Amino acid sequence: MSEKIVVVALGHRALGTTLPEQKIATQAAAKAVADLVEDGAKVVISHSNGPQIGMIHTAMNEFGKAHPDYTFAPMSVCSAMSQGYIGYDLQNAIRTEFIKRGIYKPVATVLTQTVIDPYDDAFADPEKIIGRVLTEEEAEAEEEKGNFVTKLPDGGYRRIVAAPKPQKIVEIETVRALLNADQVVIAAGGGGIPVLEQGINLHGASAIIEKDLAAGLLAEELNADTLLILTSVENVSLNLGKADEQKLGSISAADAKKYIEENQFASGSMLPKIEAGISFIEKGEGRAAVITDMAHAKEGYEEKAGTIIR
Ligand SMILES: Nc1ncnc2c1ncn2[C@@H]1O[C@H](COP(=O)(O)OP(=O)(O)O)[C@@H](O)[C@H]1O
Ligand SMILES: NC(=O)OP(=O)(O)O
Repeated sequence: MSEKIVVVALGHRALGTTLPEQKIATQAAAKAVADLVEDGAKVVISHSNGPQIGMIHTAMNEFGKAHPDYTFAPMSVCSAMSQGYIGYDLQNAIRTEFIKRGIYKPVATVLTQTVIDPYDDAFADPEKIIGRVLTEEEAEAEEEKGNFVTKLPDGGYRRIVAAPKPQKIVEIETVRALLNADQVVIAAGGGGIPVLEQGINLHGASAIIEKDLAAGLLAEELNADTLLILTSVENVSLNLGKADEQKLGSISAADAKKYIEENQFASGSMLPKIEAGISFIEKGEGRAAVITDMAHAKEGYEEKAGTIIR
C-alpha cells in the first residue's frame, strides 16, 4: 500500500442532475473515493457542473426576478453556487462512507477560482451548452443581449458560453495545505470559478471551464501521481460506434496525440480528457492518467483497468 496522490475528476454520471439524483449518485462516488483511501491514496476530487450551473442560472435569472431586490446573477456567481451545491452532497456522502468503514479523515470543499486568459480563443468560439431549451424568440432575445445560442438538431435553442483554458488555480496553496494535513479535498469543481486578474482584483468571467482540464492542472500543481478521470465509459475507443471500434488499454502520449490528429475524440467530451492526460504525464516523471468509469475506479487507480496514458 503506497501513499500516492490522486486527483479524481468526476463526470456527469457521478453527480446526476436533480437534488434527489445527486444525493444518490454521490453515494456511489463516495464508495469509490473510500476504496482509493483504503488503498492508501491521498485524494483530491474535482467534478462536472454543466447541468447544475444551467439549473442555477435559470433559477437565479428567471425565477429570481420574483424577488423585489433581484439583481442579475452572472455565470461566475452561479459557478460558485454550483461548487457549494455539489460539494455539500459530495462532502457529506464521503463523510458518511468513511464513518461506515471506520476511516478517520476529514473532508473539505474548497471554493476554488481558476484564472483564465481574457484573450483566450474560446471567447470567439463558445461551445459549452448550458441552461434550458429556449424558443426561437427567447434565443433572439438572448442574442440581442450579446449572448450566444446554438440551434439543436430538434429545432430548439440553448445558450452557449466560452470554455477558456485554465491558467492558474488561485486557491492551490489551500488545497495543498489540506492535502498535507491528510484531508480529502474537493476543489476546482466545475473547472473552478472563472476569473480574470485585474490588478489586485479577481473579476468573475462569463465562461465555464472544462473540468477535465482544470483537474489536470490541479494534478500538475499538486505533483500528483495519478489523474483518474471517471466518466461514463470503461475505456476510450478508437472508431467509436463503428464496426471496427477498438477499446484502448495502455497508450503513450505520442499515441494519444496521433489519435487526436485523426479526430478520434469528440470535442467537449473525450478530447479534453485526453488533452488533460497528455499534459499531466508530460510535465512529470512516472505519472499515469487513467480514463475509466466509476465501477472501475479502484482498478483504474491501480492501472489494471481503463485507458491508461503513461
Ligand atoms: N473516442 C471516444 N471513446 C469513448 N467515448 C467517447 C469518445 N469520443 C467521445 N466519447 C463520448 O464521451 C463521453 C464522455 O464524455 P462526457 O459526457 O463529457 O463525460 P463526463 O460528464 O463524464 O465528463 C462518452 O459517454 C462518449 O459518448
Ligand atoms: N465544467 C464542466 O466541464 O462541466 P461539465 O463536465 O458538466 O460540462
